[in-house]
Amino acid sequence: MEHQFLSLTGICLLSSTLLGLVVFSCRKLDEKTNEKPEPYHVPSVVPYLGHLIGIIWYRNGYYTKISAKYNKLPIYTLPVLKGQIYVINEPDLIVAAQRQPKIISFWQVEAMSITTLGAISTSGSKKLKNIPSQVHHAEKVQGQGLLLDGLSATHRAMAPGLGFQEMLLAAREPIAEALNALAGRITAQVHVDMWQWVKHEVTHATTESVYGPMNPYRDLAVENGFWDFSDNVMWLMSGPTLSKILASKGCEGRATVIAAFLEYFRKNGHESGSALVKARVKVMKRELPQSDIAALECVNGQAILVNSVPTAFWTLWQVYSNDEILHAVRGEVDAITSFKDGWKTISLPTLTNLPILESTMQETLRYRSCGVGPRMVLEDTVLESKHHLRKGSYVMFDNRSLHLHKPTWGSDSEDFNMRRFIKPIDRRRIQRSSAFRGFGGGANLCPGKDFASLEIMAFVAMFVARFDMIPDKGRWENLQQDLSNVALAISPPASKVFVQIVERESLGGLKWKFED
Ligand code: HEM
Repeated sequence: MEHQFLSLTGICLLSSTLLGLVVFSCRKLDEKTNEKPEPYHVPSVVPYLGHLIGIIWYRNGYYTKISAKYNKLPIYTLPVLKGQIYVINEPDLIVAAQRQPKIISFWQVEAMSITTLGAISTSGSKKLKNIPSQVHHAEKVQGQGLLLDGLSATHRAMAPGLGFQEMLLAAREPIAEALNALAGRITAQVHVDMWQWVKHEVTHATTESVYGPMNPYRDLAVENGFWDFSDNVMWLMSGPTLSKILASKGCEGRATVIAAFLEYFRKNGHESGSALVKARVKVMKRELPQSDIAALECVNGQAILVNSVPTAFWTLWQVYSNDEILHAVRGEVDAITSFKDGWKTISLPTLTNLPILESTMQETLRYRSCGVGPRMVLEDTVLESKHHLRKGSYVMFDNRSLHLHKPTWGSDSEDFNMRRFIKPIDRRRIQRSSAFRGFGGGANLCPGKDFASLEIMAFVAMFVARFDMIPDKGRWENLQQDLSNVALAISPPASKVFVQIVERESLGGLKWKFED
């Protein structure tokens, strides 16, 4: 489906390093066909395997580690097995690479990942992997094979407009309901595992908005099945046989989600769902059996959920762990909250006019992103007339290094600055737009970025307006991220945070809602 699927960002790391590099043999540097040298080869103590071991050990953190060591190089090569990975950590070179989406291809990586992850039928996989060489931009071009047509439908459905607005309105009800229910429970002094709680509420709100009144995720077994699947994507990439051994829980979770979606489609549940699900199904139905469409919908959760949940979690965490940010965001939200007919209401359309809230969410993505943007090189090519990239290799955009890039972000790039993204725009702004990788960029810019941003802002805004949150340990301790799942653009916390949630004084007993 449109594969949406792509937060695949890192899923690809496994497919690329463990599978692709074995399959694509590396040719000797051909001086006749290209005089330009390959980017600098970073040596490793153990030839062929050293970098691979580093990637498996440190996951995406390995690229950041090497980039920090070779920070004068805009691009470098990690020789791995019989191939190579080129790592780009300079914004201008990212722009150059993004100008060639059909040669330095994310789509190819997406096709490989989604078909393996969804265990799509052989004939379905063949259709999804058939990407014509004459493609341009998924957002604009039609009739380019199943994968690209699906993506194109996704981009159109998620563009600001009626479908987008309906999704947003569908998401706000569950958010307000969840927080009203939370307020009701607070008298019982409930302690919450913050990650689990945010995960459940954001999963519920997002899937309600995408799938409508027959949302399969209303069944907790489906929600849990999806997260079992998602937590195991690295091992599920090992293929149908090995994954049964290495990721049995992930396989079971996937089977539960697929069964629920088969039922959903059998009952035409998508017809009362969002423009997004309708558009995807319309394209996929042309060429795929229902079983593949249901499997792809499971994989689509990788796009719609796995980054929205940690972004919401970390935005809340950043706000509450710093009194100054909490005070500033709360002041903005209080200003758009009114009291009408016995309800406290927050105006949804004005959320985008809250500069500190919006900037804090973007800064959270900058500060906490740890994914890589993987690309496959489909033809020999030269970047910026300088760097020879060989066919069959992989390119990784090292998002974390780009987000710490001092020439772009300034000397405080390692600090969290809630005002960093506030307009008026400063001189570095244009450069920043390519250095900010929170939602990817170029032809593969995330189509869900506006929806996800507004959904998360709505969630954070209402929470901040209503509640105080106190960690069980009495203070907010520095929290590391769990980098084990390379498929994520932004990783979850590495340890649990239990919090006590208390309704703000003088607000007790009031019901809240969003207003259009
Ligand atoms: C905060 C939440 C989200 C984050 C951080 C996020 C992040 C990203 C990133 C980084 C990429 C680009 C990968 C690359 O260039 O290497 C991407 C692509 C994509 N995202 Fe999102 N995403 C989020 C929410 C969503 C949602 C709600 C959807 C639902 C439609 C979605 C659908 C997609 C799709 C389909 C692509 C592939 C685009 C293409 O190849 O044309 N994402 N996302």
